[in-house]
Amino acid sequence: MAAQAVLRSSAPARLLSGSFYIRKGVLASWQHYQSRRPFSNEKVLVELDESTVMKMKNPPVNSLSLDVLTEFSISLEKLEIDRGCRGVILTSAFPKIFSAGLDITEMCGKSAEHYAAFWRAVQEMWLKLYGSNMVTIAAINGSSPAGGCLMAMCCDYRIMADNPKFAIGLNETQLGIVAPFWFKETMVNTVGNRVTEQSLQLGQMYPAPDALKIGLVDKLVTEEKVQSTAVAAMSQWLAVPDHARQITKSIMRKPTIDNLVKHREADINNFVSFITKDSIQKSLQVYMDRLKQKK
Ligand SMILES: CC/C=C\C/C=C\CCCC/C=C/C(=O)SCCNC(=O)CCNC(=O)[C@H](O)C(C)(C)COP(=O)(O)OP(=O)(O)OC[C@H]1O[C@@H](n2cnc3c(N)ncnc32)[C@H](O)[C@@H]1OP(=O)(O)O
Repeated sequence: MAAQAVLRSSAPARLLSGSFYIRKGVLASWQHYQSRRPFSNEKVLVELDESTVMKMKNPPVNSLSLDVLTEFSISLEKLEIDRGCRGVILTSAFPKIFSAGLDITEMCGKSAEHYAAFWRAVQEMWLKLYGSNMVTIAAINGSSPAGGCLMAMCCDYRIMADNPKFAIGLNETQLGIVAPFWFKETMVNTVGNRVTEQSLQLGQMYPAPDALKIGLVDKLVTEEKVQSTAVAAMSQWLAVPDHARQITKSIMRKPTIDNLVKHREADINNFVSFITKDSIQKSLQVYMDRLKQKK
């Protein structure tokens, strides 16, 4: 909902807060200084160098646990209200893995209350990232299945490491689960209906070169150059006047965001009733066991 409000009122709010900033002088400068300090969270690092970079750091594979999702949403919200921050690069602190997607252990053997809280946090992350006023660039430095792919698709531009061993996609059906409608809509908005229909049914993971071919990512560069390319792309995006870019982004994304906001509670109920089914719990367990056995 916050993201929706930000999208709706973005440009005027920023302009208004700009004049407040000038009037309030010293206080605003102090607040600005405070907000520009790097924040040191446990699992989501925010670095404020040449560009603002959010680095996921949840070993070993950046799975998106309830903690990570909560920390991510709080960090993004802080940047969103920071007038000095117009863009953010999202990446991983680990080579070879961007994010393994939702933490499967959060969806196994827990209470209905836990599943509801977890799903709300997934929705919140999506609302904030997909609805962000900032320029968002994904620097995908490794594999990125399911929820990891969703995060990348939420960004305005995606740069991926050019290595066929790294794959990205919404592979939910391979786990015996179903990507919800707003995952699907995010993918349709990224690569179109036909590719999404096929990808979702097959639970297809695309090696980086194939991801480029279908438009799931925008550019491939060597692993070492992923972050510097993201910084260069950021300056290009930031050269466009904020208000025009933000309103355009809102026009493109608002219907998709509104759809989840409208059906948010029903979506949580759907998730809880789906994930608590014995057959689904079994599928997830089998998948986890297989992951562990592959070593
Ligand atoms: C009608 C519909 C209504 C409502 C909706 C209902 C349904 C639910 C929708 C849910 C949407 C779900 C989205 C998701 O994101 S599900 C998660 C999907 N993710 C994956 O499939 C990724 C699985 N992992 C991998 O493929 C590999 O681990 C990876 C990322 C390529 C890395 O490979 P590698 O470096 O070799 O590392 P390991 O495989 O050895 O893994 C190390 C360690 O991490 C554990 N692990 C991996 N991924 C996850 C994960 N996603 N969650 C939790 N844990 C994970 C793995 O088991 C290993 O653990 P160990 O203890 O053995 O060290």
